[in-house]
Amino acid sequence: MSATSTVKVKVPATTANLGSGFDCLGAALTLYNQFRFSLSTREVLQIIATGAEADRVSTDASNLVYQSFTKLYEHLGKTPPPVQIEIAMDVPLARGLGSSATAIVAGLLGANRLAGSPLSPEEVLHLAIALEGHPDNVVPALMGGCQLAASGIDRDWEICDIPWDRSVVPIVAIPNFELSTAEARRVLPNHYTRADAIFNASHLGLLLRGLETGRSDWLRSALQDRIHQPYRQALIQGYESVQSAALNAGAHGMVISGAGPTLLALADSASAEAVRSAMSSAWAGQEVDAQVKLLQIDRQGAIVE
Ligand SMILES: Nc1ncnc2c1ncn2[C@@H]1O[C@H](COP(=O)(O)OP(=O)(O)O)[C@@H](O)[C@H]1O
Ligand SMILES: N[C@@H](CCOP(=O)(O)O)C(=O)O
Repeated sequence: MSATSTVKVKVPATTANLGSGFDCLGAALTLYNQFRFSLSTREVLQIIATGAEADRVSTDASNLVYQSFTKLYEHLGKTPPPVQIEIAMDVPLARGLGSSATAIVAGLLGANRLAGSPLSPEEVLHLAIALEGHPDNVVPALMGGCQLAASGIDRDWEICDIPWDRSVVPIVAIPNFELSTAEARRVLPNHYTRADAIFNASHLGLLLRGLETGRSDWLRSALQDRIHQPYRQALIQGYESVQSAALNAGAHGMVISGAGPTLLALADSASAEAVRSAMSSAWAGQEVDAQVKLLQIDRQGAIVE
């Protein structure tokens, strides 16, 4: 049997944090980046990106997909082979929808398959978390669904699949401005009060049951957070107007998706279209161009073929 020379990888966008689950909870969404890795006879690295924001990613060795590709070979103690990488981009960059997670996950999965799959899925997951620095977007990007990650005792990470009731619809409002995760992390404090720690622990527990049952009263309270959102709202023009519009149209609640600036509302199926339209009008009223989409939870995660 001949060795694999081309690998295709499809990776979903993610919405991390979901309010009170800062740096530990995230869900995969039905929006995708696609990648093709081909072993090349040319020594020069070739990266071809297509899609709406393709001109915004680097096509040299600093590209995050290639960096992650080489990291896997380094981990194996091998030299990465010459490769051509094609990237078809649908996940907008630096908007809080896990574009960096798609790049890291694709680079690792592409390299692992081309190397003959020496690493187990768990080893790839650990490498992805180490590269991203937090688990809440790379874990759902790899596994699909809604995932909780907690540091473990018997292994580095305990990963827990969180049931998500199908009546709970994610609506993402994606503005036309970027906010890098690094910048949105810089505004966070290093210390929190005991009251804030208890607030988030209790609301995260409520959130997990709210997502499982679809209960609006639980979700409404549970989507509050005191660890990151109060510090990041000021970085997102129009946050309060879009939030009021979503709530008035019947959303259970609205949070910052990942590190922002995308805003995520959760609503039941009957209200979802009204919430989408209200968020869209609210951002237009703030003179911000935004795309507002009804999505679903991706249940499959990254696919390699
Ligand atoms: N498909 C891609 N190819 C190469 N680099 C990418 C790709 N997607 C994202 N990146 C890198 O990740 C950065 C965005 O990461 P980040 O600030 O964490 O935002 P996000 O919330 O979208 O993950 C981009 O500026 C780019 O450097
Ligand atoms: N917990 C992180 C999540 C960042 O996700 P991204 O999709 O914006 O990269 C944070 O909030 O900083």
